[in-house]
This record gives sequence, C-alpha cells and structure tokens, in this order.
Amino acid sequence: MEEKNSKSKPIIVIKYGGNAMVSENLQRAVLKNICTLKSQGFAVVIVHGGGPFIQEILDQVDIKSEFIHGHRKTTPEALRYVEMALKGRVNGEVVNIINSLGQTAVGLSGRDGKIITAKRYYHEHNDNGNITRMDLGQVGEVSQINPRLIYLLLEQDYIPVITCIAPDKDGNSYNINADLFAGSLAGHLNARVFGVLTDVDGLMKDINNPDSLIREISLQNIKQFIDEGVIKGGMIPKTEACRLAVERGASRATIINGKKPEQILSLMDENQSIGTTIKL
Ligand SMILES: Nc1ncnc2c1ncn2[C@@H]1O[C@H](COP(=O)(O)OP(=O)(O)O)[C@@H](O)[C@H]1O
Ligand SMILES: CC(=O)N[C@@H](CCC(=O)OP(=O)(O)O)C(=O)O
Repeated sequence: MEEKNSKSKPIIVIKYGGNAMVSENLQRAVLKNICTLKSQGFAVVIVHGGGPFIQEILDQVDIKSEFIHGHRKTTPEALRYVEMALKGRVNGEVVNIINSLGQTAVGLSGRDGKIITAKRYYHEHNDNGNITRMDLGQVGEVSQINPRLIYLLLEQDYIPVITCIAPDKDGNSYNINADLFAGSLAGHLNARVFGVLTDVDGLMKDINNPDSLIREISLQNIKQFIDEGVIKGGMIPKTEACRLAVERGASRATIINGKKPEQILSLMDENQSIGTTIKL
C-alpha cells in the first residue's frame, strides 16, 4: 500500500509555521491554497508549528522560556503548555479550517501511529575545539519514522495535519522544532517537494534587500552562508531542515513567504520563480 500511494500521487510536505498564522484570514487563505494543491492531485501532508501561540500561553502562566540556536528550552512543566498550544489549539484550528474548505483533515502528533519516535536533543557548541553539550530539557529530535499511518491516510484521501511533539521509546514526550520535524518527515516520505512557509520571500544575501533573494542554492553554499553569518537566527533550523529533507529523499525543498499565500500555488511547478529552492 505504501508503495502504491507514493507512486500514484506525488507527495508534498508543507511546514506551516506560526508566522504564517498571524490572522484568521491569512490562515484561511494559506489553507485554501494548500487544499487547491490537494485537489490538483497531490498528496498533501502538513506539519505545523505555532511559536507565537506557545509564547502567548507561556506568558499567561508566567513561565519564562529562552531560545538556544532556534530551540526553545523546555521544562517538563512548560511542555504541558506547549502541547496545549500546539495540539490543543493550533492543530484543531487547522483541521477545522481545512474541513470547512471541503477537504478532510486528520489531526495528529508524532505519537499517533508511532509516526515519530524522538530522542533527547543536546545542543553542541564548538568553542575553539572545546565541545560543550547543552541540555535543553524536554527538547527532542527525530530518531525514527514509521510512515504507515500517513500512507494509510493519504491513500484514503485525507490530509494529515501533524503537531511537532513526539515521545521517545519509553513514552517521555518531547518538543521538537517544527522545521526539523517536517524536514525529517519530508525526506523519509521521498516528497516531491518540501515546502517551507516563513515570513520572508526566501533566503537573501542581505536581509534588508529583497532584491538579493537567492533563487536556487546548493547545500554546500548554505553551509558557507551560515559560516559567513549571511544565514542567521530562525533561518538556520529552516535551512538545516531543507538539508535533512533533500539528503534523505525529498526531490527539492523550497522556502516561500507564507504571508503571500498565492506563492503556495506555484510550489509544485518545476519552473516556478518564487522563493528559494534547495537541491542536493
Ligand atoms: N539570509 C537570510 N535570508 C532571509 N531571512 C533570514 C536570513 N537570515 C536570517 N533570516 C531571518 O529568518 C527569519 C525566519 O525565521 P523565523 O523567524 O524562525 O521564521 P518562522 O517563524 O517562519 O519559522 C526571517 O524573518 C529573517 O529575519
Ligand atoms: C524545540 C522548539 O523550539 N520547538 C518549537 C515548536 C514550535 C515551532 O517550531 O513553531 P514555529 O514553526 O511557529 O516556529 C517551539 O517551542 O517554539
């Protein structure tokens, strides 16, 4: 069945981040165009984040959180609220909107059907040859993927909508950066396209100059841009996610502007002139 589905319909994995969810109108416009891709005959999988919604709930309960290289340090107590925001709120909203637009979505996290098994993530920092290992609490990384449930759902024409939370093999839950969760999955599913929605038009040589948008870039050049400081902050996990996707089996990764929902419609077009495309 897995083979049949992956052969019959090209898979597109879309990373839908919190910045492209800033208003209900924008959410509907984004999801409407994702539904259009589905009705054009593509098998669509959505992995979502929801950073601003997590921040809102943590502020309400007065829990401080800090980001270390794109990962939110997460205590066991904070994790309960992260899950409330992501699975309790965002996931349900995304599923509701898709259903109201005429497609049928199924809301999941990594634990459903054992899709994702996580392991604890440690941030390693190299300071002149001295490697320090930072423990970020309940932050995880993808360790194993079991795509059976996703293939079953795609086969039956559903849109799986997956929250970036997953347990380790002993059942301890982890908060996983949504870009990295989505990139790992896109690679494993041999996605035709890994589409990453963010709040800028793509990778730029100079963030303050939209004309410096890079249309296509190799993994080699990405590494160089990170070393040179051209790629910074939240763009680092995003490009890392694109690397994971294309190295593990996706045909290409394209970073587009989720605040310009019309760009989604060009994602599957090989000759598209939107965003930044990353290939092996
Ligand atoms: N070279 C670059 N090109 C484009 N954006 C960059 C670059 N380096 C860093 N950025 C920053 O990365 C941000 C996107 O990452 P992030 O804020 O984490 O997005 P999201 O919330 O969509 O996951 C952009 O808004 C931009 O400020
Ligand atoms: C470990 C870690 O950083 N997890 C992220 C998960 C959500 C996310 O990635 O959301 P966006 O895609 O909207 O940024 C977090 O807690 O913010």
